[in-house]
Amino acid sequence: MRSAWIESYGVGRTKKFLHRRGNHSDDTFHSTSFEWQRLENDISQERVKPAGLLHVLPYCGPDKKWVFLGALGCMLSGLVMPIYAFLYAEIFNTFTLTGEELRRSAAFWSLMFVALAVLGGIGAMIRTIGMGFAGDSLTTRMRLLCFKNILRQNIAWFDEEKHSTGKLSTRLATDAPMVKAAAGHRLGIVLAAVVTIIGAMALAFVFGWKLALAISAASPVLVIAGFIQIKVQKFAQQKDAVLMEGAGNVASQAIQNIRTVQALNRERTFFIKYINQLLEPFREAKKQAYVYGLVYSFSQGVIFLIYAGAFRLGAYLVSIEDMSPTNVYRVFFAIAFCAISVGQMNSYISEYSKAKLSAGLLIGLIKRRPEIDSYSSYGVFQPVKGKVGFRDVHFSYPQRAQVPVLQGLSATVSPGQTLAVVGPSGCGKSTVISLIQRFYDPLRGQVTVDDVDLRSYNLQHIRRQISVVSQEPVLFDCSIRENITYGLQDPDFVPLAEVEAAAKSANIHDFIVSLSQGYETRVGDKGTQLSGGQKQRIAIARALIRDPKILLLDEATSALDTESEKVVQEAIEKARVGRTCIIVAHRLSTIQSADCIAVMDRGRIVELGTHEDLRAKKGIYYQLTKRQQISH
Ligand SMILES: Nc1ncnc2c1ncn2[C@@H]1O[C@H](COP(=O)(O)OP(=O)(O)OP(=O)(O)O)[C@@H](O)[C@H]1O
Repeated sequence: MRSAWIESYGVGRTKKFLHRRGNHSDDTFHSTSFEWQRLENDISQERVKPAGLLHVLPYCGPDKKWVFLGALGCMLSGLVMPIYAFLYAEIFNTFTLTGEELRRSAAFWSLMFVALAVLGGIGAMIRTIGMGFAGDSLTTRMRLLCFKNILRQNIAWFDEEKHSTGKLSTRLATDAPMVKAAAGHRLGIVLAAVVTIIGAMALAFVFGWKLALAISAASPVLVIAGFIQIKVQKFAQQKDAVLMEGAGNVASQAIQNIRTVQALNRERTFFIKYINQLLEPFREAKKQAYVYGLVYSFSQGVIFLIYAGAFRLGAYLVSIEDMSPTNVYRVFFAIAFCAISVGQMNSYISEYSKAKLSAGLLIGLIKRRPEIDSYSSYGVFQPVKGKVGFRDVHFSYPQRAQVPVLQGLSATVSPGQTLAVVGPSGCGKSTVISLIQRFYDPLRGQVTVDDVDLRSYNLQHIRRQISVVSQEPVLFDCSIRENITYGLQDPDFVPLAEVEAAAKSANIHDFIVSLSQGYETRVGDKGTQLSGGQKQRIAIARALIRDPKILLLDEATSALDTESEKVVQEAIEKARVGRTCIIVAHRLSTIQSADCIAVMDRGRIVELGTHEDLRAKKGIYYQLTKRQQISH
């Protein structure tokens, strides 16, 4: 079968195949199954509990009044069906009458129907508005709190695979609507259905308890059939999710790397791989169709068998004058409405269980408090001079706890001095920069600023004293001016002269004013409309406008060509003046003028001194300069 598919992947057959697999309900089915799988995986990875209605209710905040209004609407609209069952039976009664009696009775009962219409209309209106508004307010609030709390998490948390960009975006984009799907006016419909079931059962028992009891006694069979139906569906969806994951991986690999795929002419290979991945779920879907057919026909059959039995019993009770025909109608209609309401609830169960998982994940995220908390208002706020110290710092990344990265690193940089950090790739240079920004805390030892442990400072306060320029400058999709003022407290109130001064120090002012829209030019997503050197100089201007006491440069010029490097290097030389600067660099020519150079190896400083001192030592640094053909 597989080779037949592959051979026939010529356009006609493939199109048919994809068309068949890609119809709307199929997509919905697969996305549903993926959701189950994803939610259950995430719940177990995050070690959180599913959260039911009562747990999410507090997130409605002051909008709880809408929930109560909605609940009132549910009560009113839920009662419509049992009352309708009662009235409907009267139609049969009325038509047994004649003449004036018939006219009067018809006029009365039709008035009752009008009253029911008013009750139902008001109930449905209040229910839909109340529950709909409460659902919207709940999910908007949960989404906001979730995003706010994501932003406060420490960097180690983001390093975890389970907190990748994709996963966290899904949490915001999919999980919040999933809660809404089960909490908004859909919940209103189900609560109304519960009221209908209770009301209709009460009606049935009041007007014919024997018949009602007999029908209810058979209803567990229906409940079991419904339960089997849900279990079969869930199992099939999970199986499908596993099978479809392979296809998903192939597709995303190809689309993510489309340039490489097209450049290497690998479109066909990926397409064949994709077909192979789809074959198994395709066969599985066929098997599932048979199982579904059986389960559905079983529950349909059971419903009509119950009615058949009830019909006989009703006739018997009427014949022995135990029940009036009108009451038999009442019980029948009441039970029929119950069955419809149970159906509505059944279809809601799977949505509700998914919403419980989603809500659990969202609440888990909302409640999580990080160890390094950027929203904390505690800690030292004292002004900073800019002395930076490392005292016997040991560190390894939480994700690779067994691999030591810094192993007893000690160094001091006085205020206004420049320390350059060099060493082989992977020795821990960028880690030093991360620790100064307090993205992580050392396992042992201390990182200090002005001889005070970094952990004692208020996090936002200390980060305000530090600016960083890294190898890949990060620009946001807004104007150049906004990009430069991005890290300031009140970016909208910064005078243009200040922005221009920063841009001049960063050697980028002339370029900016040569653009037709000057400082208001938008840089495009991730700064795609600028060259690497231009982006880097804007990043330097952004660092400078904050007037930081400590400037960190992590390979700021290493991604640039020689010409751009020269211009950026000049900008850096100017930027260093009057502040403590720590530079990580591969190209030694860029750090020769540093006050002190630290040579790192395997997480320790092995040589320390000026360029001249270290060359004279004829150690590792000397070897490195020789390799880079620096002869003075
Ligand atoms: N977030 C992280 N999680 C786990 N390990 C990491 C993480 N970041 C870096 N490492 C590891 O820590 C070690 C030191 O990395 P670091 O980036 O500090 O080295 P580096 O000296 O700056 O290297 P390069 O010069 O190549 O940039 C490396 O072995 C690296 O694989």
